[in-house]
Amino acid sequence: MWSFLEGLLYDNTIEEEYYRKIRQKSSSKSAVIVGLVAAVGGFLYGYDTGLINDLLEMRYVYENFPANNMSFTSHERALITAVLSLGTFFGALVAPLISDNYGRKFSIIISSGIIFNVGNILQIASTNVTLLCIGRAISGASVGILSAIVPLYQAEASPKWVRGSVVFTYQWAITWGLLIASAVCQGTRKIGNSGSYRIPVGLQFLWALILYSGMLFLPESPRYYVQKNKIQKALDSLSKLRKLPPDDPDLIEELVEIKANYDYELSFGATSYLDCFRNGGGRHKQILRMFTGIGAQLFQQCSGINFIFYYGVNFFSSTGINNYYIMSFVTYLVNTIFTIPGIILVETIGRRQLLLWGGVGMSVSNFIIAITGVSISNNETKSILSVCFSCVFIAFFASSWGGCVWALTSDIYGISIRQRAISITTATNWLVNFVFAYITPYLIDTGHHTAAIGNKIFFIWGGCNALGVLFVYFTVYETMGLKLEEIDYMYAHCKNARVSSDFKSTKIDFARLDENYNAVDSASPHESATTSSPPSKNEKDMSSSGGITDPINCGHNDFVPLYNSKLPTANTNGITIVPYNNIISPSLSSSSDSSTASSLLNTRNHHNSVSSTNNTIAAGRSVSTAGAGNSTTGASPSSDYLSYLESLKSEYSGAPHYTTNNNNSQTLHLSNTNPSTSHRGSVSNNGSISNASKIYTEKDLKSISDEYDLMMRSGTGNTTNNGNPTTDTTIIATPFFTRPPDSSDDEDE
Ligand SMILES: OC[C@H]1O[C@](O)(CO)[C@@H](O)[C@@H]1O
Repeated sequence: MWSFLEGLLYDNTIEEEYYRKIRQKSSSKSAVIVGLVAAVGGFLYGYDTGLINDLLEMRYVYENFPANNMSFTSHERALITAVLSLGTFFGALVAPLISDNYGRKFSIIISSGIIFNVGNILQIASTNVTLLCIGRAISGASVGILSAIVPLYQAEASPKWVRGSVVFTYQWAITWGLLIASAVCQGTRKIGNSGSYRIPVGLQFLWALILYSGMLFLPESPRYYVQKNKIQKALDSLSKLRKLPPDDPDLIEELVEIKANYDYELSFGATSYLDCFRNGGGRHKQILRMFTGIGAQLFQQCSGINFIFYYGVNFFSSTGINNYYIMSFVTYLVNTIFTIPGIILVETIGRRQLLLWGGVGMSVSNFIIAITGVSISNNETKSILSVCFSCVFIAFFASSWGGCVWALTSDIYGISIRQRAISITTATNWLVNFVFAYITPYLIDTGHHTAAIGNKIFFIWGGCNALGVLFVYFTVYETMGLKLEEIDYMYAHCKNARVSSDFKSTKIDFARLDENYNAVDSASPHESATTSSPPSKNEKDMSSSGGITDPINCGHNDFVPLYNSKLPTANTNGITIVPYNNIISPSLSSSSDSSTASSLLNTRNHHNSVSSTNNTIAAGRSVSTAGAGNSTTGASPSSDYLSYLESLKSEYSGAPHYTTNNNNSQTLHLSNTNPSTSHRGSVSNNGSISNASKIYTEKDLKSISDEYDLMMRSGTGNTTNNGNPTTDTTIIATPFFTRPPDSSDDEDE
């Protein structure tokens, strides 16, 4: 009755909406800052690749570097231009070896701080083609590594509503790199000594310095930490990225979902490069996804964009334009300016529409340039039209395919193979880049062993772009507005790419999915998992408010919690995660329990194993309540999870209190008025908590920010060697799972 009256007097949903927006805004701001710093990796890409266009046209360079000391032959030109792409190709391929083992952040720092600088030193020292090529290949390897990691890092660090835009800034940084390289070369090309090329090359030390020093201040990707089973660190990093306190329910919900998704994928066994090309193992339509990523990168490079950026000066001079340096600079400017609409469009009209319409625009403008070349005899008209439509083409490319391809390829792969898959798609970009960089001089130059097709090359680009449009129509699934964890699910449940735009953000109970992303528990099916037609994207959904609130299904099973796996240790901010390790027990009580469990066990028999320490059958996958629903809908966690919580609570003195979060993880609030006394809570090495002198109830903590302040005020949070927290502690008892014992690929502890 009271709630009805309250509802009439006061619409608290408005308030919730208001706070949700404030929180989202602050998370977005933080993601954009992180994204922009990382995007400097794109700047290196653009600057380094752009330099060559101007360097080769510098008098000092073409009088000193070529063998004949007069001008570059087609062969020398092709070699110098293409060798960078070759280095980048191999760099992109080896990126996962560093990134999956040592982290995204470390890889970016090492690549820009060491590898790139070594290559740069060699380029500056060089006075002939050979050393120049070696230097370019080494810095190329660094640019390649960065190109496979930076967009991934940006995507993994961003909330879903700005993810596409953040990754698009990587492309924007590339365009700035190209533009600044061109501007710097304009300024130095008239210097009559080696400064003409050494200054622009040397400036790269500065760009690299900005990147690696900036990265030192950014958090590691929370998804990388989840892969490493460093949940506490993942939480800290997510908290920094989202600017939310570490025990914020939305934050924990996001973390639980990432972990549940990873556990789900990993439950099918360890992965290798080959799994990028295999369907199954929780990676639905994986072959199609690989085809999509590789194809998107291939068509981006076949668009003809680098014909203009690598050979622009050459091309414009051949069309009879006098100020071709200026013209080339204008094309870089158009590229940079028109990337801005793309940053907005990728999160408004979506990836699919952007690629489709962008491709149409690119194709039409290419054909106009080609037809102009063969049908108009007046040279002046011809060159004006060529220049104008080159700019139209660049504008379409910049606002669509340029950045959208990076956003798409960072979106579409599951966490267990994401870095490898992206490295393969990125390597494709570089391989095609290399091929075109190498063959273009032979196609357009006049002279021995060249095709001399001139402007007609735009027929090739136009045709490729038209094919690209068809490719997108049939293969590209819309990923806008979906969390990375939801994308696998969309691939499983959308019949084809054309209907994918109708798929909406969905809360997923990974515990209830078989390897085809279908609900395994037919007795109480997961609502979304059994939805035959995909729900509409327009339906209100916010990750923070829980999206679809499905009933929790875990109440049917008997789970045996393990208290002695990963030990919780309080971290510096006083948060302790106590994982609830679900293991499917062989002793399931009801028949439906047994059938569910046996279906789980049977489905993945090959990776189930027997744990030698506790004699329980450890299913390759574990069962979660993660993301399964919102406690306010009346759902309740598994009874065993509750008994687990009871056991934790019984370790406390005083009445137990805990907060139920959206994901049904529980937050227990412990505090102590005098953290230095022996009454403080301590975490013993079997994971139990004891001696807490006071437990805060939820009511004591009026709001999230009060709660946060309380924790922050309470001390520095030092921990002693035995894991005893010396300050107030918030314990998050969360339904994480034991990792499959046979998955050894990522464990490093
Ligand atoms: O902006 C143009 C630049 O963008 C890229 O296609 C990468 O996305 C580069 O190959 C090209 O030089």
